[in-house]
Amino acid sequence: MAEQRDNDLAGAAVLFDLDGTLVDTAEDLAASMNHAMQSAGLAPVAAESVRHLVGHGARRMLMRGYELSVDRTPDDQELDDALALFLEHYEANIAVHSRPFDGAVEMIEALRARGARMAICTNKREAMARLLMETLGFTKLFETIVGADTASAAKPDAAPVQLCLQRTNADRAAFIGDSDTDIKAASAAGLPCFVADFGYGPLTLQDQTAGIFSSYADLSPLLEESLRD
Ligand SMILES: O=C(O)COP(=O)(O)O
Ligand SMILES: [Mg+2]
Repeated sequence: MAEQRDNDLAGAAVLFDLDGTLVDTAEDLAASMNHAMQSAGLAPVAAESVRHLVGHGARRMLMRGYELSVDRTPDDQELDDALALFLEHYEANIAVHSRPFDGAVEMIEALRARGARMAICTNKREAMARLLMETLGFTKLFETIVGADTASAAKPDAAPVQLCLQRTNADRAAFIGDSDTDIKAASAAGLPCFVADFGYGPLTLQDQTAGIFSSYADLSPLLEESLRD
């Protein structure tokens, strides 16, 4: 009986968005973005505003940071320079404040113990996502880490989601995210999407989710229900 329960989630996969869903990264992202902006002589952007700029990769985040700070769109050269400064700083300071949201690791360990496989599906560059997971000691919990530059396209395209499904060898799966980008990517790949209300958003497609959750303790039973075959 215990053995059956041990493996009742074999063949199931759970795909996690990273920033704003699994790990609260906003403060470290803001510090590195502001390092890049201040190096260019620009006013910093408040960390609280940076939360809402995350989810489409570092280049988009920096472009929107510029727009907030100087009210104009940077040209390609400015953006390339800012991106290089951002990446250098972020690589050296990737987990100064970044920590997993409460209960996330406990839920993942419990699901793994029952045979489910975990994947990261993020719009961070794969190398940065790997570095963050490695620094936090989480790499061993995940079968695969798929970034914005891993598959043929980034979320909201279905391609990174499908690659996670392939790599986890899943026959059923659910996506856990924090934004419309995640909801669109999951839905394009035919997966139910559960969305954290404590993430970075934007979140306007609530009606297209399998559920909105406020804590991992609340998500657990909903997720198990959806993964049961
Ligand atoms: O925009 C990013 O850098 C990544 O964001 P995501 O992990 O929420 O996809
Ligand atoms: Mg996110």
